[in-house]
Amino acid sequence: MHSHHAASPSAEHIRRAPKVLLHDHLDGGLRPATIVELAAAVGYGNLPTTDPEALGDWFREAADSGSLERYLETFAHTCAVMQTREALVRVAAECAEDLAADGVVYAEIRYAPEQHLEAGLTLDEVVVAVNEGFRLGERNAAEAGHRIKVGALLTAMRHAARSLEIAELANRYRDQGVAGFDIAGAEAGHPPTRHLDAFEYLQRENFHFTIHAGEAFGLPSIWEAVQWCGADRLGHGVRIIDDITVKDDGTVELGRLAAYVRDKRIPLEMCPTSNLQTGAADSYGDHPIGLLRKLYFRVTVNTDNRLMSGTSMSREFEHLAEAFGYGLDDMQWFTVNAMKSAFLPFDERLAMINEVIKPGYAALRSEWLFAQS
Ligand SMILES: O=c1[nH]cnc2c1ncn2[C@H]1C[C@H](O)[C@@H](CO)O1
Ligand SMILES: [Zn+2]
Repeated sequence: MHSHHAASPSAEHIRRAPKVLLHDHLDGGLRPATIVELAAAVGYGNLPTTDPEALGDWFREAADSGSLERYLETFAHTCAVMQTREALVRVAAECAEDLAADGVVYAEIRYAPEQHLEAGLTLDEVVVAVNEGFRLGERNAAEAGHRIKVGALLTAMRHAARSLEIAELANRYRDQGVAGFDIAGAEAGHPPTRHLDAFEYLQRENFHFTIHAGEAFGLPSIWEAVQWCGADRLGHGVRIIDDITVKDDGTVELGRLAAYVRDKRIPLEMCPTSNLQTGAADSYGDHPIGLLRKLYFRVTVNTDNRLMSGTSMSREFEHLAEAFGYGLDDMQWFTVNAMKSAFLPFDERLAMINEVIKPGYAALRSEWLFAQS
């Protein structure tokens, strides 16, 4: 029925298309200029440079290391300036505003409350401040003509031992802006089952969680996240490709785990640029997202860390459109996948799909149709 897949969408179309973001770290998305200002305000003197543009370049280059462990070192600087209530409100508000300006209509933003206690805030105060910032950012964005809805995901650091406490914190704020729970940090040596008590607690509470798995470590991590921990979604999950065989004649064979992940429609929060930086993939064209999309896994497109990866939702889609020839129909498919996978009540997801996402793409497509005549 649709016959407009011939040309790639323009950067402008990509930016204006409604997008849904499920995997984005609050402490990985600060504006460089904000980092410089906050550092001056709190007397943090360890920034590699105080020139905002050079600082943005520094983060991108430092994160471009080929290893997740080195990638994660850069977060020391962002977390250092996110220790006060004012800083957290501001960073969260700017996050919502920046995403909205990029055409994101729904986002779940994650951060680890335990990393923001150095100046004396309590875990609860951190959550309240970030939520306040998101509400402020939503209002500012709406005034600027961009509507966005933002939920928080509370992350526990997988090398630490506070996951049950953070899971309880997330559950406590589930009706006040917190959409779910996550674990992040260095994957090798810190398997998801280390935090089984936190995941079992959340399951008993009928709450939602995603797990970073299959990024820097392979199938066992994904298997544990899904079959031991009961993850609703997988953060990255790129290594699921290791359980998929493409034979010489082009036929594809799924192993038991890959088949399970696809059959159960377990969402994969894929972050292509981040994966190139940490060495999980070699190029956009080689990124497993191409094959996984073809095989109809529940794939979603995400930014991970806009600062460290120098990216945005629009840029991720631009790279993918270039590498795989995706058009607006593909973008809509990824976006509907993401909305279906959001930690939001079913009726609200459905309304977002039917009242915001599909009409948004339809409007862009019809525009394109007339522009071509
Ligand atoms: O892609 C990632 N994999 C594992 N951990 C990550 C990734 N991106 C950010 N983090 C860590 C560093 C942050 O300080 C923390 C909470 O957002 O999560
Ligand atoms: Zn991540």
